[in-house]
Amino acid sequence: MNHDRRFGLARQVALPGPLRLDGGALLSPVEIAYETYGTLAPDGGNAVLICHALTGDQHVASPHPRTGKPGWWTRLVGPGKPIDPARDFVICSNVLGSCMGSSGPALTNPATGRPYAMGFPVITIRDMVRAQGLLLDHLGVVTLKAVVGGSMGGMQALSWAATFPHRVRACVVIASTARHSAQNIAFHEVGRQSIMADPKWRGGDYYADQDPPAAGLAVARMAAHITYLSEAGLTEKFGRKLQARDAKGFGFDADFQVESYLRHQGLSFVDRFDANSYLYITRALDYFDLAEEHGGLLANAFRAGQARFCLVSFDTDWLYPTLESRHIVQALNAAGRPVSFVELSSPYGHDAFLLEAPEMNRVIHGFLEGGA
Ligand SMILES: CC(=O)SCCNC(=O)CCNC(=O)[C@H](O)C(C)(C)COP(=O)(O)OP(=O)(O)OC[C@H]1O[C@@H](n2cnc3c(N)ncnc32)[C@H](O)[C@@H]1OP(=O)(O)O
Ligand SMILES: N[C@@H](CCO)C(=O)O
Repeated sequence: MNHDRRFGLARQVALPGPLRLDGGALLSPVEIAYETYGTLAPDGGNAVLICHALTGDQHVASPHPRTGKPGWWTRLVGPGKPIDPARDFVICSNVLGSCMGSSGPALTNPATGRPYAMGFPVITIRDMVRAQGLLLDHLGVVTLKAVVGGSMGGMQALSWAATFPHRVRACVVIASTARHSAQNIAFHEVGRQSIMADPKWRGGDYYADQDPPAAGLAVARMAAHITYLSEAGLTEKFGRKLQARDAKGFGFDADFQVESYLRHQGLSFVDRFDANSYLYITRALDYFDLAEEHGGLLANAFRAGQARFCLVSFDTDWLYPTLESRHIVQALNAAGRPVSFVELSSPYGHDAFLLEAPEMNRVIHGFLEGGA
């Protein structure tokens, strides 16, 4: 696959590997679907890696091939934006374990000729980063002007700075954390159990007859989606308003707008995402604990290399609250790394990083181009 999509180039590559995963398995080949925007400068100094969140994809600034919706970060990446393909060589790849063309449970296992399904090895955030490292080798990118990500993308950015300290010059971490909390893990477990309790899950072997556990996946997304919003945002948007009716129905239809909205979020999600991928990626998130990977001290993750860091949190994000960013800032200070940090005000909760946020853009532009 190699086709132009407006100003982006969508590609898929099978790298021989093998990639040794944190869980001990060897993955070969390592398939990676990715997009690039712009051109690598002759001195290689303008490469910017964008890392996506849990259900994101490589189409950061190009339309999604299944939904036709604009790229998920066109607010930040594009002409005249803080990350601009006229200046930067932008790379975004679909993470390992996902379902948009990179190696994951839905792809064919070369050893069996059938989808990996639950035979796919459990992966970690660091495995995703190592796979991206292979992709950058393939593209001839030695060092990164910056690695940038929100949510799980921010975890990958942190893991990049820790895993490849000499390849990263700047690291932007938005609405993220250095480890998953008990509450984070708890919400993910609800989602996983919802998928696995769906009789259509069948141990993950549902690809052949194309009858996936859509109901379980939709409920998993509904529960997760609540964590991406804020109480104030939900109240402002829906309050206790009824959905297309004048009075309560005294039944279990979606009486309330918020119920209808969540059902819509669940149903539209199953059209673009694979249930097994959801299991694997939430697992990778839950295993994430950068300090644990570095002798129990987060500062140890950042002692090598020369990267500058920029951290951004949102005051209504209760999934990865500001306190988590402050922990990272303290560790960076202890490691002697330069770091800028700002908590932005937004009514939209965790997903604020995906929405129009002029202040976030100003902070990121100032950090990347001003060297501050
Ligand atoms: C890196 C990445 O993470 S990429 C993947 C991220 N993308 C997602 O997570 C997608 C789902 N998430 C969201 O929609 C997030 O809230 C955002 C931040 C991305 C978008 O937020 P907003 O633009 O405010 O959209 P909002 O949350 O209002 O949802 C709009 C949708 O809800 C629907 N909706 C709104 N009210 C109702 C209702 N009462 N009943 C049914 N549906 C409703 C709209 O019709 C719209 O549907 P559509 O998306 O199919 O067009
Ligand atoms: N809503 C985003 C952020 C989750 O962290 C996603 O689905 O990927």
